Amino acid sequence: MSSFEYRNGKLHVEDLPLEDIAREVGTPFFCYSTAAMVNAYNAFASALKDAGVKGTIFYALKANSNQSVISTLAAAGAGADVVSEGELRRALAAGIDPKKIVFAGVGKKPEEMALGLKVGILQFNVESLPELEALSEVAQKMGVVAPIAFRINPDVDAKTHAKISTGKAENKFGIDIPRVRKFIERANDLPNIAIESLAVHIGSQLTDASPFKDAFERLAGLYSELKQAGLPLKRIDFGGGLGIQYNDETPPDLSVYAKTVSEVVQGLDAECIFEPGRFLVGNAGVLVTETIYVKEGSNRRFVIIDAAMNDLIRPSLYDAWHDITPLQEPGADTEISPCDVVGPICESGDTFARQRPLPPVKAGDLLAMESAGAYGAVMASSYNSRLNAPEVLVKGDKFAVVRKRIDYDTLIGQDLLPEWLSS
Ligand SMILES: Cc1ncc(COP(=O)(O)O)c(C=O)c1O
Ligand SMILES: N[C@@H](CCCC[NH3+])C(=O)O
Repeated sequence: MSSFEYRNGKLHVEDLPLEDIAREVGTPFFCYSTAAMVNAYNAFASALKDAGVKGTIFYALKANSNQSVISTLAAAGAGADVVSEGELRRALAAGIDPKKIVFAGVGKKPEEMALGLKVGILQFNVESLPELEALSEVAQKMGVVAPIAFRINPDVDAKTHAKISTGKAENKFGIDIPRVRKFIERANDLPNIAIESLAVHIGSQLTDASPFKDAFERLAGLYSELKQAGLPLKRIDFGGGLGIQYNDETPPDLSVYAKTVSEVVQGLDAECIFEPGRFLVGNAGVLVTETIYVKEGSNRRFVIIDAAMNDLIRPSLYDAWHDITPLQEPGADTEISPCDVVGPICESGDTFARQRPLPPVKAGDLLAMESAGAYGAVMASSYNSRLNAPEVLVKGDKFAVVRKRIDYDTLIGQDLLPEWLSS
């Protein structure tokens, strides 16, 4: 059963009409379903178990780092994949055991490494020689050993949007396979480094299983080769990337994904780590918005809503599709006509949908922008001095505001005037 569905003509999230939340919180706002996140987590974990894979799920916080979301997934059993000191602090604040945290990213700074070392995270995923050297230096100064994974760039096309592909040689991520031995030699020369793992992540929103297979086979082949050569590897980090359905895509079935993993790890005696982000939260969230005006152009109708590209940038940035669903269920014989759904920001790119077939929409009507749980609120800005869309978490028939809308004084108060302008 979906966590977002019409009941008695009103779109519900779990047992609550979204309209009731809108009345109390005001629009726009993000709304997340606890059940949808927990169900996605359990489905991922069960698929691994059914395929005989011994694996731990390290939720990629970048998809949605609200404390309540992290805590929900942590309670279900998740660790965390973090890419910055901020995310590391968020994971720790949500009570995640440092031994269930991996630190990824091409540009970790020494102070970020120091915090990871201080709390004793599971591993740093290293992507360049200067990063390796910096980590060794920080670890040596602190008198601790840094456990690392080498993030491999397998040179595989993830067949996803170019801006979120990370596994080709021209991408900034990972270490090209022919260069790995050089990294091992250097790591062996450096103090306070322990090579424990190999990692890969070829991109996000993958809707085809074959790039996973290609990348995982290359990774597993390298793992086995290096282990035979005496490297004390114990873990493989398979990254994230599993796509979700936004429109008419058919992402790989979890069982196919898990089977691919189980086949490649056969006989390797490796613990497995997975870093799903979008899969766990993407379809667990919506962005609720109110129609401000309906504007008739000479060749199209514009539905102008109170959410904008600053709230959900995916359509502007990636031409991404998000289903747009009225909170009030349209009748079966309602006439559908195409509209452009746009926000109030002064850019033509502030468009959520072009010529989207929609039932009649009038000012005041509430709409849900679906699949907004991942890479929504976390990518928001205050462009055009707009207030943030608050975030709400629902559990059954309860809801709570889990990030409030700031007020204008707070927004403007973030700026400071130099003394020569303040008198
Ligand atoms: C290293 C790493 N792990 C995990 C993820 C999570 O990806 P996704 O949300 O597609 O599962 C990302 C983002 O693409 C990433 O860069
Ligand atoms: N921001 C992207 C995903 C990026 C994944 C980052 N590793 C999106 O909204 O689809």
